[in-house]
Amino acid sequence: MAGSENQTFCLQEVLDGFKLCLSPDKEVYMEHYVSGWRGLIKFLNSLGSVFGFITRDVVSKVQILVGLMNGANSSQYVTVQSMVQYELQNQQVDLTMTGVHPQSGCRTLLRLHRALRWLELFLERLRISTEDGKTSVMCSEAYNESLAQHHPWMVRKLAGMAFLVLPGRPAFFDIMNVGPPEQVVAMLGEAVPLISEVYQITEELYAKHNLLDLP
Ligand SMILES: CCCCCCCC/C=C\CCCCCCCC(=O)N[C@@H](COP(=O)(O)O)[C@H](O)/C=C/CCCCCCCCCCCCC
Repeated sequence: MAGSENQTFCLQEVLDGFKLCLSPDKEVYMEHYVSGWRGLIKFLNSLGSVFGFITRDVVSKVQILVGLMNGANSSQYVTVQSMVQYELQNQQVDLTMTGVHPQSGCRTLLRLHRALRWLELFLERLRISTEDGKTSVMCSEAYNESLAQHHPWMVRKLAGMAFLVLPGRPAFFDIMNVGPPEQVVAMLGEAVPLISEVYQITEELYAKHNLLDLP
């Protein structure tokens, strides 16, 4: 993460990342996937230290992926599809137990992929919410429907506590840096289907290769 980058969150940046993610034949470009996540990290940073344990986890996973994308086998990490093919063909993935490859691209991206489902569910709730909607409730409902199933008790408890101090809907909309609420809602209407498509394509790819439960 370069220090000179603009650290202010803007929903448009996330949208752009996920917009550019899909190739014409529906492959998922890792560069843009990671760029969408970099935008989300800025949002997490703006939430402060209570969310630090989440931010650190996302940052470390993005760093692992960037390391692979810039490493000796960089040409294999252009799309999620090429990464899966390369890592499986070259036994670079721990399929049943953590062991030799605890930081494979496939297992690392799977964690972010599951979080993308949370994001989709949360943003859709935010989009259709009323002015007095509670972000903590939206967040925790989306979490319980997605990520929570993959987290142990302690992580679920910590996440639940963090949700309680989330800013309210108006502050959330301000942080998004888009403009008045109607514009935020319109942009969310654009973002949710995009995120959903990237999620579905990745989900089908992982399901096809039996990678959805990587340790
Ligand atoms: C578009 C603007 C508005 C919304 C912006 C939201 C920005 C935040 C985006 C995503 C946040 C969630 C990221 C969660 C990543 C979790 C990855 C994960 O599951 N990691 C666990 C497993 O990893 P390994 O141990 O197997 O390597 C790890 O154990 C978890 C650690 C941290 C706890 C994660 C709690 C997740 C809570 C999800 C809700 C976040 C709420 C953010 C505020 C809106």
